[in-house]
Order: sequence, then C-alpha cells, then structure tokens
Amino acid sequence: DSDRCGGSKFRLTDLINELHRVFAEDRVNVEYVQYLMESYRSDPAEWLKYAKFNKFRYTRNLVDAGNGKFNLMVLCWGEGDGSSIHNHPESDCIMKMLAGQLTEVRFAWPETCTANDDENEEDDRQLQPMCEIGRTILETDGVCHINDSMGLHRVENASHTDKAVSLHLYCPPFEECSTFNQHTGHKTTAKSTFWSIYGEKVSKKRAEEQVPA
Ligand SMILES: O=C(O)CCSS
Ligand SMILES: [Fe+2]
Repeated sequence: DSDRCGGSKFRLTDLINELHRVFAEDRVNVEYVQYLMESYRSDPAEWLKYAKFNKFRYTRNLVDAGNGKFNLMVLCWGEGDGSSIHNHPESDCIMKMLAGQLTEVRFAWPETCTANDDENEEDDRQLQPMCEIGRTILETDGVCHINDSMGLHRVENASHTDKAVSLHLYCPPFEECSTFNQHTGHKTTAKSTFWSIYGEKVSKKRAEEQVPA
C-alpha cells in the first residue's frame, strides 16, 4: 500500500533492511541513519509485537541485532517511568518516538575537582551536582541523537496517564554503560538487559545469558 503522497510505504522492515545495507559499508554516515529513523512513520501494527511492558520499570525489547553492527530495540515506558542519567560508550544513540511523549534531559559530564592540589595518592574528588544542559519533549515520530561527545541524558515518561513507546538504535551495540547520581556526579556501571528478544519474552534462565539468538 502507499503512503499519502503516493510513494510506497517505508515499513519497519524496510528501515531494518536499509540499516543492514548502510552498516555493511566500512564508514557509516550517522546523519543518514538519523534521516532513515525520521523517515519511518510509526505504525503500531508493525511494532506492537515488541511492545511488552513491565509494571515495575521501562523495558528494552530487541528488534534486530544488526549483524553485530547495531542494536535496534523498542523501549516501553509506563506512566512515570524514567531511565537513570547514563552515557552511550563509544556509541551513537538515535531515538525515535513511536507513541506517546518522552522528555529527554541532557547533562554535562560531571565535573570532578581535586579538593587539594598536593600529590596525595587517593585522588580526593569533590563530587558536585550535575549540570542540566538541555531538555527536549519528543512527540510521536520525533528523533533525537546523542553520543558521549555531546553529553549524558536521562529519558523519562512524565505522563501520569499515558504510556510511551520509543525505537532506539545504538551503533555499535553496548551491553553496559555508566550511570550517574545527579546530586553528586558519582558514576556506577550498569548492565543493559533485554526484556524480550525478537518479540519473545526472555525466560528467567535466558535473562542470565542475555545472548540474542
Ligand atoms: O538503553 C537504555 O536503557 C537507555 C534508554 S534512553 S537511550
Ligand atoms: Fe540513552
């Protein structure tokens, strides 16, 4: 079937095929990848099978493992769900709203200043509150792009009445990232896991393995 202006419809499967073609090249143009994510018009019939919610926290549902070059996943946010402040190690993150609304809050990397200049072994850092450097409300089909050179972010569903669904592309994929305490800038490492893989809920046992098929 065709879209409004008579062109053939750019389906989720077309997006995935085009991403595989792009990532088969040696060099990837991230702007073009962002253009592809913008070009896809959200159609719930195409992604509902990945949209699995957990009442306790947002879920990450793997759609395509990108032949190891990228991960494409559907994230499902219950009312009030939010991520921690986190980075995207050596990766580009391109995020697109499929349904509902999300707020992206950006932060600068934490400042750490040594309390005193003498060469003491223990680097005595004075952690301080992190600085918010931007705030964007993403509406359906909106896309945002971030990588570590641009800063850190927290993503949250501020609605008390509506759920939200977003499509995330990470290239290259990463299994863990750093999370940050907003008041102190203190950094900890967090492992990223999938709630479902290719539309199948991850069994308790598989959750340990976390190896996409
Ligand atoms: O992958 C995650 O859990 C962070 C979602 S915001 S990019
Ligand atoms: Fe993120």
